[in-house]
Amino acid sequence: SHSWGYGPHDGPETWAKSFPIADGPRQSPIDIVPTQAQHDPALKQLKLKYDPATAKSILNNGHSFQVDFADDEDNSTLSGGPITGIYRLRQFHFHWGSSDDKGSEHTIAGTKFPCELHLVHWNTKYPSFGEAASQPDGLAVVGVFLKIGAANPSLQKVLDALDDIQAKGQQTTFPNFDPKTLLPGALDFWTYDGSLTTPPLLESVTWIVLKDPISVSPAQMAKFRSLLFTPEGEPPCCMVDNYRPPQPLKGRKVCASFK
Ligand SMILES: CN[C@H]1CN(c2cccc(OC)c2)S(=O)(=O)c2sc(S(N)(=O)=O)cc21
Ligand SMILES: [Zn+2]
Repeated sequence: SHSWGYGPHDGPETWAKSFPIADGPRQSPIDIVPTQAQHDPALKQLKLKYDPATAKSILNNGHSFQVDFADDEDNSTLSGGPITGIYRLRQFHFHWGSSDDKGSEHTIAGTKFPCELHLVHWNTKYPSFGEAASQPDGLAVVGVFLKIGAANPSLQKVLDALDDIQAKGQQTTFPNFDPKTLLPGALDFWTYDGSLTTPPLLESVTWIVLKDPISVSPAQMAKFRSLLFTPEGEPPCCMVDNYRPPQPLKGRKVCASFK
């Protein structure tokens, strides 16, 4: 079965065995080099319209934790930016390190952040998320870097739920949360064509990586690191370093929405 992880025996260097697309032409994440990004004046402003009532539950899936949203209507959507049409918010999740010097998946000119937030959206031109996930323009993920600083009150609401989902497979309700409160003030972004950063590594993602980070405190980072990769009843293994390193650009262009 497709049991993959982030350890020495099942981590990113082993994924190509079960998922050969791992060596494909549009893999994610990448190192973003701002001086090599091209400003594209044709890029529209990002439009994120989120309804807090669509927040449903929070789940430890054994790779990260995710907040799942009701996506049966166009209540929480992404449009504008590099994409055409309307994409629905499906879930958001994070990737983080065992220490503050690493943890993000995208890097900026080699700089790693302690954590990275991914807001996953799917193209409503397709009948379902699963169908969209297999199309080159099926998914759009907004990436937000977290930088050590002041405690983040909005993030704290998410972290306060982690006590109930310590182990793999555990989930609990998570109603009335507005993911917009997790975004920085400015929505300047880089964008490029990429993939899921975890198996099945599908090359169906338009990546929209925000330039400005949001803050996270050291105590809040410790909360992320209190989660477990392992299910209840197994020897506990702390959920840390659940990030894939940057992948080859293979000739892709990275565009910037800003000068
Ligand atoms: C386990 N993580 C992935 C789960 N998903 C997925 C997608 C398509 C098919 C599928 O078959 C199982 C699962 S997902 O769309 O929620 C995403 S988004 C994402 S990231 N880090 O690139 O933003 C990783 C995953
Ligand atoms: Zn992710």
